[in-house]
Amino acid sequence: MFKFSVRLIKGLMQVTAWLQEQPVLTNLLYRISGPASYLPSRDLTVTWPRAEEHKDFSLPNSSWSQSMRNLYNKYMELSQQGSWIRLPSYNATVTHFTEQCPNSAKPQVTTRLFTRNLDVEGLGFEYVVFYNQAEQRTVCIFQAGPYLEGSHGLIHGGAIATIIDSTAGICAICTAGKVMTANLNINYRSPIVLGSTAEVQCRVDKIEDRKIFLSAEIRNVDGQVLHTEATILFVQV
Ligand SMILES: CCCCCCCCCCCCCC(=O)SCCNC(=O)CCNC(=O)[C@H](O)C(C)(C)COP(=O)(O)OP(=O)(O)OC[C@H]1O[C@@H](n2cnc3c(N)ncnc32)[C@H](O)[C@@H]1OP(=O)(O)O
Repeated sequence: MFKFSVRLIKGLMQVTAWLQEQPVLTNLLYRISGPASYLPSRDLTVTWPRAEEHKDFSLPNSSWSQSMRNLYNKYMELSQQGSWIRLPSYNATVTHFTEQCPNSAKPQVTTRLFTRNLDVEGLGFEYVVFYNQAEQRTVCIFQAGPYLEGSHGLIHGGAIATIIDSTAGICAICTAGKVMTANLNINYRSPIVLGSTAEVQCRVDKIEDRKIFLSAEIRNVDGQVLHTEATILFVQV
């Protein structure tokens, strides 16, 4: 009798766990009683690998296509003439701002910058940003890996929004210091194929008190195809 009861309880627990994973039921539960009962009861285990604080992720790696390298070389040549500078890119946001700090003042880095959160090269965002101070412009050379898929074989619109927000954010930070995105307005004009190289061009249009207005475009490597247009508002904080 005791064994039977134990088996019955175990069985019921398994059925409950299985039911919780069924989309129809979770959807129904969510509608009836809100998110708490919709969430799975099992705890999620999160590990926190330390960020690689000093690796510059904007340097070429073996996943970069030839067209990515060609664009990179073009802007590196322009950098040598003095108009553009290549910005280093770390996988923790805080590292960008504590590079010059003595080690004792550095916080322990356990978080990751969203665009640099994968440990394998080429799967997610591969990019490098150049800044032109005189013209208040940034250019981001961007290759989208297979983990950024939205529609089949194409980049997800959210990934496109992310790379625009980042390119514009860096432009606004370099121009005006600490800022937050207040508004991001995007027109998706033509899809971007996974694995292709694209160029994000961003410029400051005007600054009014604490507000920095920027516009951005994403085009293919030869500039003939317009993929995306955006306007972005950052507010100094
Ligand atoms: C070298 C570089 C290194 C880079 C490191 C890697 C980083 C990568 C970069 C990644 C980058 C990623 C970055 C991210 O992802 S940032 C993450 C996403 N953004 C947020 O979470 C921001 C949330 N919002 C806020 O915190 C506040 O609302 C902010 C700070 C934006 C303004 O609140 P605050 O209390 O401070 O200001 P205020 O309300 O007095 O308004 C001030 C003025 O602004 C106007 N206004 C405000 N909102 C809007 C709006 N939506 N449309 C139009 N206008 C708006 C407002 O009318 C007023 O204008 P006026 O009446 O004075 O004329």
